[in-house]
Amino acid sequence: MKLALRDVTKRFGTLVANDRISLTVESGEIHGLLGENGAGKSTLMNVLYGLYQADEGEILLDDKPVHFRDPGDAIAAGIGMVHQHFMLVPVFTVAENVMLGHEATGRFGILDIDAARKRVREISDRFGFHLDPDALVENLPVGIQQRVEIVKALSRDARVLVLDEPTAVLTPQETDDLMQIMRQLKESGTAIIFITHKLREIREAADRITVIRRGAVVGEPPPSASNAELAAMMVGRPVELTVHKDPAQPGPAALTVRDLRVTDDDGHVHVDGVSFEIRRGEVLGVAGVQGNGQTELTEALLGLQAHVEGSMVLDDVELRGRSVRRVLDAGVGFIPEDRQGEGLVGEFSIAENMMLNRSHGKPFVSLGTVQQRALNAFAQERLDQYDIRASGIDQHAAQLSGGNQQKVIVARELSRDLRLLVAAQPTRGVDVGSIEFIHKQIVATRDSGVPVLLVSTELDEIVALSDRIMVLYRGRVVGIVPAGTPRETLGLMMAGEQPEGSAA
Ligand SMILES: Nc1ncnc2c1ncn2[C@@H]1O[C@H](COP(=O)(O)OP(=O)(O)OP(=O)(O)O)[C@@H](O)[C@H]1O
Repeated sequence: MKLALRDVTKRFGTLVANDRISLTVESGEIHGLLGENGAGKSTLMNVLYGLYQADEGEILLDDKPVHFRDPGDAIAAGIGMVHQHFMLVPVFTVAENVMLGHEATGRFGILDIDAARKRVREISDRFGFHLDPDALVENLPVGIQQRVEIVKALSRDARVLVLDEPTAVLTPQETDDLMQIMRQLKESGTAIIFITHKLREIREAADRITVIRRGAVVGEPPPSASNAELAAMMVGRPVELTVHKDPAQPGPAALTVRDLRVTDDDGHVHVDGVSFEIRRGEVLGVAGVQGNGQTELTEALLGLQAHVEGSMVLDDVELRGRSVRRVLDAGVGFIPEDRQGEGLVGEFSIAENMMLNRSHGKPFVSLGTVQQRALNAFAQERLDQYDIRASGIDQHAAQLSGGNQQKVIVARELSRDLRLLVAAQPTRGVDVGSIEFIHKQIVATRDSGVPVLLVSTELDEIVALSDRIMVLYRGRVVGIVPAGTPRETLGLMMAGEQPEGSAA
């Protein structure tokens, strides 16, 4: 099977999101799609999947033009899509989720649960997915949920599989597993379109690469191209891939956390006796495999967790027991890992989102009225500075590409007067050019004397930005080690091994 997109153009009002894009992918091939935030990758895939109608251009399957009115048509023609935000129903089992939607496509393959179970087992065995058809989706780790999405697509005989930033939410181990799965799918004849911002992954997996910038194809580099070459082609200028920073000049301790314990409603302990301090002008990186208490730790600091014991003192102010509002008012900046849930209001404009998290909307609200001019000027400045690709400051946040949404949050939080910055996965889904910029801003925040708690599952990011590194494992501190600690040591610590001579 051969899929060709030919001269596809898609406009949103005056914005040309896809400008005569052509791309082909054949059976047994992985085609990497690279492009900066807002370049038009997801839009193109949504056209392919029948979610959007192209304004011009055509889609050809085995050289025959096809027309997809909706995803049902695309699925029936053998196109499968794994979205970054999974479309699974958490309270259903794996088999129930795989069955769901089959009725909509008019196929009669799996309309009873036993057939669905059987199909899950078949596909799972064939590709070594180790999926239990009867497991509840909500109990599965993210990497396994993604496999359910892949099985769902394969169960509908997908021959072209689109993976839109599949590794953004995966641990390094899960990423390796996914790469392996992609290779097996490729060998079995599936055609794969693979979108990622991680250049290493593209170079490792892709047989061919297409780079798009501002909606148009700018090149088809070979997978042997270097990271620097790919980055420059994506962004249109050379990109510094390493962070330059001076050694920290830490001041006195600003945040002191003692014996922090966080439990959920069911009594499970997620953070178990964690103690640390962060000095002014210092970045404390929190390393660990996702799910070892990092999320709960940051949420506890922000007042987003209900059952918290211990103390968290910021500049003599106890944060425990404070509402989120009062924590923000105390000068805590927060870049949450869940940007859509906690970072933005989708129906608000970019400018309105820029006003959030400020104490009484200051300085953009006075006497209960929004100072629209000042707000607009501020939002426009941030748009330019952070290179946020949008039609303007009035565009709704929900209409922004994922990476640009992330940039709005980072721009807003780093523009407030901060006494502490809590940054969780600050560059998730962000392109290499913007990572360079955000990293510089985090270092500048540190250098202005603000303590920074940086949580990231990207060890590269932790190593690049941190002055000290705290490793969490099963909710406990394995050790707090200096920057420059070898990665192998960090890796062992992330698996729970105590380093020699570490001090908390
Ligand atoms: N429904 C929509 N209405 C208006 N504009 C939209 C809509 N969907 C996308 N856009 C715009 O189209 C452009 C391309 O967005 P798209 O999501 O395709 O980018 P992307 O390459 O996938 O970016 P990222 O790497 O950040 O995910 C962006 O400027 C975005 O704001």
